[in-house]
Amino acid sequence: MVVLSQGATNHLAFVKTCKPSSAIFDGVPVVDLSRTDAGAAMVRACQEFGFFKVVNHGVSQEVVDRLEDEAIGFFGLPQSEKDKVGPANPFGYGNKRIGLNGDVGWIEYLLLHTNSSEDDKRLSLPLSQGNQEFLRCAVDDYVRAVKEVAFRVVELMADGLGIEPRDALSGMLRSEASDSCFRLNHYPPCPELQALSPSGHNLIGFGEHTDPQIISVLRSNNTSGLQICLPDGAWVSVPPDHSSLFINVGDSMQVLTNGRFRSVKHRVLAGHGKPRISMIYFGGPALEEKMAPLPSLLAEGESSLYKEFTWSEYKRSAYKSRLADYRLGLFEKPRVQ
Ligand SMILES: C=C1C[C@]23C[C@@]1(O)CC[C@H]2[C@@]12CC[C@H](O)[C@@](C)(C(=O)O1)[C@H]2[C@@H]3C(=O)O
Ligand SMILES: O=C(O)CCC(=O)C(=O)O
Ligand SMILES: [Fe+2]
Repeated sequence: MVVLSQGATNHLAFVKTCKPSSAIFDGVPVVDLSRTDAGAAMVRACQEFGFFKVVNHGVSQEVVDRLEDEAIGFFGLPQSEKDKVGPANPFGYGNKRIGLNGDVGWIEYLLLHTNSSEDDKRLSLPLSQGNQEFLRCAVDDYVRAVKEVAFRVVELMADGLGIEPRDALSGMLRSEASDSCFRLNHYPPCPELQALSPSGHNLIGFGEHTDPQIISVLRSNNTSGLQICLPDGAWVSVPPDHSSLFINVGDSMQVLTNGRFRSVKHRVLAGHGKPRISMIYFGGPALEEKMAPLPSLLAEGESSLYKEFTWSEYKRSAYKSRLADYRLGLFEKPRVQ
């Protein structure tokens, strides 16, 4: 990995680049939600990759398209307008800076809290101006729909793993207290990079990391860029598919399943080709939720691989870390030789 030379413009000088990886992953597991073996297929995918894509998910194309259009509208606003809802801390509009600990990427984004209470199911979007009301509604509708997919997915995972009760995982996401968030990412093309390196380096759009929550549900337009790290350490490109939803196993799911499911390391390369727009729901537990392997999953004599902690403790620690850090390391029990 190299840093672009000082010859590049200022805003490019601090974004890392990466050699192109030609490996396109044609083995992304596909789970058809309408099939009776969906749970078993998810379990296989989560044990092997921590990643799969879902078809027949039931989210209406109209809801997806409306959010994509509104997102394009928002990111197309003058910089001064977008800056009014930033800088992200961690919520709000962010531009090139990811998190609060020095990570950067070729990206602009809106990070939002999905704040659902009994009376007010609206997101606490930090937006107020006229056209941004439409964005708020589009996000609300999309999040409502994608949450249903997330609930179904974790219920099917519970079935596949033999977890009892079968709503042990979905209950965490359905809870009013669930600490979930939602993110719209925009990776613009980079004409300077294309001139400097027409078919060569990419910019790091979103550096390698795992998601801290239980699961993430990702949808993007038809632009490539997402890569996952396979169990052997190889980075591979995920072919874009704008009509499917991609599921990432997060760190919390790794803990809840005592390591049976592994959180997937992933990243986004950007700068070449068309702009990439992605929308991701991160389903997390309540702040006070104890993060420990689900009892019905543990075999006789099996003990937790992790120390005891709450989601609030994990989240606080995660948000102090850099993107690429191995966040679960601090919470693992020392291995007995
Ligand atoms: C560098 C960071 C950004 C992040 C918080 C963190 O300190 C480490 C985890 C990052 C991540 C990755 C998944 C999600 O995009 C995210 C919202 C999350 O919950 O954890 C981001 C955080 C962020 O962008 O603030
Ligand atoms: O934008 C994407 O496709 C993935 C971004 C991501 O991994 C994240 O926001 O956590
Ligand atoms: Fe992620």
